[in-house]
Amino acid sequence: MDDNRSKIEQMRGLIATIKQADIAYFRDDRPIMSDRDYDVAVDLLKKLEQNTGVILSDSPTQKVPGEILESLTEVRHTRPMLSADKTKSVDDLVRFAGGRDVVLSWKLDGLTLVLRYDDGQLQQAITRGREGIIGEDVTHTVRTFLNVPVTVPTRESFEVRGEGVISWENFKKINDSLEEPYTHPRNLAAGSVRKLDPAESKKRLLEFKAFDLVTDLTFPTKTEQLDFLAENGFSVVPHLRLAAPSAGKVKDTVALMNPAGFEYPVDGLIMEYNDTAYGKSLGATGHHENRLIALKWKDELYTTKFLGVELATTRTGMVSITGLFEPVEMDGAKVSRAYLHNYNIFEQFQFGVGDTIQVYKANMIIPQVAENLTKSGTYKLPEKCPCCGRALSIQQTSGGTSQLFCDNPHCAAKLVQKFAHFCEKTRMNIEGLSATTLEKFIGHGWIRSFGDLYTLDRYKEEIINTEGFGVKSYERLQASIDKSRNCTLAKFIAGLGIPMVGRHAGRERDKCFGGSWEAFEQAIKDGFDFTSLPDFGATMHDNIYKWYADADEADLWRPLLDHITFIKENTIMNSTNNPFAGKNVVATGKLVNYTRDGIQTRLLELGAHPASSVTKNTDFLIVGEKAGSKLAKAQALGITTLTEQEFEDMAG
Ligand SMILES: NC(=O)c1ccc[n+]([C@@H]2O[C@H](COP(=O)([O-])OP(=O)(O)OC[C@H]3O[C@@H](n4cnc5c(N)ncnc54)[C@H](O)[C@@H]3O)[C@@H](O)[C@H]2O)c1
Ligand SMILES: [Zn+2]
Repeated sequence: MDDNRSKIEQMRGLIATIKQADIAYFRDDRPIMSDRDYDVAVDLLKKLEQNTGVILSDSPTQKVPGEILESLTEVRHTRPMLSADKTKSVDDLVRFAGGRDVVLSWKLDGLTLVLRYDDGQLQQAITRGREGIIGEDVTHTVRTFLNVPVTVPTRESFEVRGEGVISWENFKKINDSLEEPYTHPRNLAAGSVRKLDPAESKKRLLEFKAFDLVTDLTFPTKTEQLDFLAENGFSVVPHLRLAAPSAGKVKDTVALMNPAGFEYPVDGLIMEYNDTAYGKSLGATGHHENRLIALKWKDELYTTKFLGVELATTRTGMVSITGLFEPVEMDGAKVSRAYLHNYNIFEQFQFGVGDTIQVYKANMIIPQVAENLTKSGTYKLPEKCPCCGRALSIQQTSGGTSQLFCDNPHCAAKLVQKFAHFCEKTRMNIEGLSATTLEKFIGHGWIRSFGDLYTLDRYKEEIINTEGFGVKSYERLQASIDKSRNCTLAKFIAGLGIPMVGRHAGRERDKCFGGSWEAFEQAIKDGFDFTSLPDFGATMHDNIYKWYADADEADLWRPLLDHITFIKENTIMNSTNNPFAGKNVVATGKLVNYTRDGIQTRLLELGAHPASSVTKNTDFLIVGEKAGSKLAKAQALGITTLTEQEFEDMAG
């Protein structure tokens, strides 16, 4: 009996831990433990309950987990919105199917929602909420989703259940720009749906994937039910019907549904009986309905050795921590790094270099550290910002976790936008450095000034090993960087990001100073009056002087001068590569960068023959805003039309 008592004590401890994790995960969208650790705790609790024969009233095994936000209105579900029974064994799916027709679908990893329609109109949308009984009203944000039908052809009332999700692609795009990035699209989706301001949630590019219908309208099969939803404009979870599948068929299909290639985050598969009446006859527990079962992927553990961490400063000053380990082969790919989501998680592992650790791919996609078997606790985190070298601090975030931060307001990591502007196509035209890539490179301290862009080869190995990079993309990047070493004064100045001083202004100066940087800089030193140039205002003039006097700015651009060779605009224009030389070119409509005379001059400089009307001898038509009959004529004659941007790109 004593033994039972200590087990019950252990159960109480587990219930408290799970409850705390539920609040962090469901209410705050900021998990404090991995799903794997959470599932281990729940499984252990279930085992102890079986073992002792005791189930406590507040046990999470007995109800649907969930928390609700006080700021949202509570709504009672018409029917309890339950969870799913889970297994990690495909054999259980084979047994579940038991020779019946089943439907296998992705178990989408987002926020479960119930949408009610009356008289063909979307009336209300609510979350699964507390115990699947009280949901939160989120109609205001669900209306901002990318794909929710607000009007449907069916007049009878019905409720549709589905998941609010964010695709991997959109997650990467949005998450990078957030002050405190989320660890997984699921948390971003849940946080975004439950925002009070619909304008905010609209930016999160949420999508609704329908997987169930709750209504008096009955369909004999699940597939007919899903077809009904599709016909009413819903995008339905991708699914497959398996007709009385053999064990082999179930196993093959499960193997085929590999989440690595799927565009939305998923955390398993759902198998449901196709015969809806049969499914219903099986009833439900307080936790799940028996008509379906969820397969969660087994986390295959791999043993390796901890080597250290890599820090990277982000544009908000937060410093991300990635654990590095001896490469291990997982699902045919070599993995040697796993993101450690915050400082607390790093601390918990008590790493030491050479410690034996176990790693896995969560839901077969995201590499994670599961455990440190050695726990030597000897590893010391670097104390300085990898980007600027300033001492780092540990700060509590609004989500309640701790993170490393660089407090230096001049830390280059905060200047991602500036570097992205410099690399843009119409400026230095360096391909392969998106804002996200730049953020990574800058965060590691590989780029601190514009000049460092031209010595990236110092980090060749590191870049090739960066996620999303490889030898090929590195070589492409270097080629593009090398090409940009020869550039015109106009593009160069446009790239520096002096407020209001863009390409057109740059070109005027290019002409004035003969394309020479020395002449331009000397002019500033001599107090040259830039307003004497055409279209050059007093503010632009002042901005140039302010920019030139700013020491922080100078630290960024001065190193560049060692790497750039200035070429005269005319030398490139008349190069044999110029596709306009000798061609008949017409411009029509309003152009952004040129006046009517301006474009004629530019075409002449390019060696083209500017013409005013379109004939069958015209080679190119440059099309500006509000183009009229000339465009129609060119199209009729099959003449190549170019936007102003395309014209610029081709002209070089
Ligand atoms: N990391 C943490 O701290 C933490 C805390 C709490 C919960 N969790 C995670 O959440 C899980 C528990 O949540 P749960 O019990 O709600 O289970 P669940 O959310 O994993 O699964 C049940 C839900 O799946 C949804 N679903 C998605 N696609 C579906 C489809 N195609 N067909 C039918 N239903 C579909 C349903 O809405 C259903 O409510 C845990 O296993 C754990 O992974 C993690
Ligand atoms: Zn810094």
